[in-house]
Amino acid sequence: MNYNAQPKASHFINGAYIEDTSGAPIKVIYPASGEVIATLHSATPDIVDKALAAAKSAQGAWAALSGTERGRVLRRAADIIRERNRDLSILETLDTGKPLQETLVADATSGADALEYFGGIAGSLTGEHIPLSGGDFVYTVREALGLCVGIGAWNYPTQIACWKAAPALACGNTMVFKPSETTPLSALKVAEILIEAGAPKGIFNVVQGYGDVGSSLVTDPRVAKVSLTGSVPTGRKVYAAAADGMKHVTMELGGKSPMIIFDDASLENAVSGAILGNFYSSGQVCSNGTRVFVQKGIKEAFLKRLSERLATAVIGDPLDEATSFGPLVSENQLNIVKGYIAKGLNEGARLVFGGNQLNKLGFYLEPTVFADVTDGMTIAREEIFGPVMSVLDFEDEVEVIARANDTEFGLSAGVFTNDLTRAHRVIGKLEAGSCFINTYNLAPVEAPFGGSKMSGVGRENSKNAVNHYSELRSVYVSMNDVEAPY
Ligand SMILES: NC(=O)c1ccc[n+]([C@@H]2O[C@H](COP(=O)([O-])OP(=O)(O)OC[C@H]3O[C@@H](n4cnc5c(N)ncnc54)[C@H](O)[C@@H]3O)[C@@H](O)[C@H]2O)c1
Ligand SMILES: C[N+](C)(C)CCCC=O
Repeated sequence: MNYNAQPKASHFINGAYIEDTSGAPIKVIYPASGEVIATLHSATPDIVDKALAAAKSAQGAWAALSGTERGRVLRRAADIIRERNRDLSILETLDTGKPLQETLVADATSGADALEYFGGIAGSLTGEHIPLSGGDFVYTVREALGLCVGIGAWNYPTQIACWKAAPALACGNTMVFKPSETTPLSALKVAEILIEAGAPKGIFNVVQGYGDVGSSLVTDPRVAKVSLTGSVPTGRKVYAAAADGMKHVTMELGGKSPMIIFDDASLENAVSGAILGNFYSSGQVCSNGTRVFVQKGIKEAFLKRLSERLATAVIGDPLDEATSFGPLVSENQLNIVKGYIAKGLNEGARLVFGGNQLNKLGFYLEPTVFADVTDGMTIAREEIFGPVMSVLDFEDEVEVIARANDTEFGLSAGVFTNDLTRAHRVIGKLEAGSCFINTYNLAPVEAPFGGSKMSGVGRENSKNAVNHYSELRSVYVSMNDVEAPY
C-alpha cells in the first residue's frame, strides 16, 4: 500500500502552517510496513523563536477573555474532533501503528474528552474570599502561569497533546507543543482544529524536533511551565533544566507497575485486566501492570486461560478494524523489546506464550508471557514498553505488598480480589499514583492521572490539573487603620 500522510508543513505557528526545510529531516515511518509516509523537518532556532514569540504575544489577550469564552473554544474543538474521529484515528494509526479498533475509541476521543471537560470548567476557575478578624479579608485570584511548553511521547500522540493543551488553555495559558519525533503528525491536526474552533492565533503552536529542540524550549526564559510525557531519563534532564529557571513542571514518566491477583479473584476478569494492562497498544503504555503477581493457588489456571485468550488476538493490518494487536512503533523499539525477551530467557524465566518477531513486513512481535519470573530479573525491574508480561508467584498479602513496592517507579498499581476490605487495604499500601481495583488502565478525564516516586510529578486530568496550570495571587485587604510600632 502507498500511504501518504504528508502534512501541509512541519510546524504550526501563529495560526498557520510554516515550513523551514533547513531543519534536520524527520521521516515518519508506518510501523505496519516500514514505508516512509511523510517527511518533516526539525525546528531551526528561528522556528523555535517564532513559536515562542507567537505564544508569548497571544497570552495576555487569551487570559483576558472570560473562562466561559475560552471554554467555548475548547468545547467547539472537542465537537470537531468527534465529528472527524475516523479520519483522525486513521492518521493516528498511520503514525503509531496502533490498531484502528483502538484509535477509534482511545485517542482522538480521549483528546476530545479533555477539551470538553476543561472547556466545561473554564468558567468556574475562581479564587476565594477568606474572612479575617476585624473585618479584614483576603481574596485570591487564580491566574495563568503564562507560556507553557508541552513535550510528548510517541504512544498516545493526540491524547498527550490534548491532555496538556486543554487544562493549559482553559486556565488562560498559551502553549508550544513538541510532539515526539517518532509520531509528529496528529498534534498538527489538533492545532488546526483549535483555529477552526475560533481560537485566537498563537495560543497553541506545534514545532517538530528531536531532544535538542525540546531542550531549547525548556530552557527559554519566556517559558513559565514545562509538561513532559516521556521516559525517566528524559524526565530527569528536563526537570533539572526547568529547575534552573524555577519553572513549574508536570512530569508524566515511565513505570513498572504491579498488578496483584489474589486467588479469590474472578479468573476471567483478572485475565482481562492483565491483557488490558499488558497488550493494549502492543504493550506501549506507561501505566501497564507488567509485573503480574499471581497467588500460587490460581497460577496455572491463570496462565492457561491467559494463553487461550491471547491465541485469539487478531494480529495484522492495523487499518483493518478486525485487528486487535498491531506492530510496535518503530524498528528501534522492536529491537529494544527483543533484547528484553532474550534477557528473560537468559536469566531463566519460563516462556509461556509468544516471544517471536512475526515473519512479515513491519515491526510485529507476538504478545509474550513469561512465568516463574523472580524479583531480581531484568524483565521484572526495567520498563520494557512492549508486549511482554512477567508473571511472578506470591504466597501472602504482606509479602506481595513489599515486593510490589520494591521499585523506583510508582505510576500505577492494580489489585484483583473479591474481598473488598482486602482490596482497599492493599491498594492503600501500594506506592503508586494511579490505582485500580478489579480493573486496569481506565483513565477517564474526571480522574487525576500521574505517578509517584520516579514516575513523575503532578497530575494530568481532573480538577487537580488546574492547580498545575495556574497559581494563586492573594490580596490582603485591611478595613482598619494601620498600626506600626514607631
Ligand atoms: N506517565 C505517562 O503519562 C506516560 C505516557 C506515555 C509515555 N510515557 C513514557 O514515555 C516513554 C516512551 O516515550 P519516548 O520514548 O518518546 O520517551 P523519551 O523520553 O525518549 O522522549 C519523550 C519526549 O522528550 C523529548 N526529549 C528527549 N530529550 C529531551 C531533552 N533533553 N529535553 C527536552 N525534551 C527531550 C523527545 O524528543 C520526546 O518528544 C516511556 O518511558 C513511557 O513510560 C509516560
Ligand atoms: C489512557 N491510558 C491507556 C492509561 C494511557 C495513558 C498514557 C500512558 O501511556
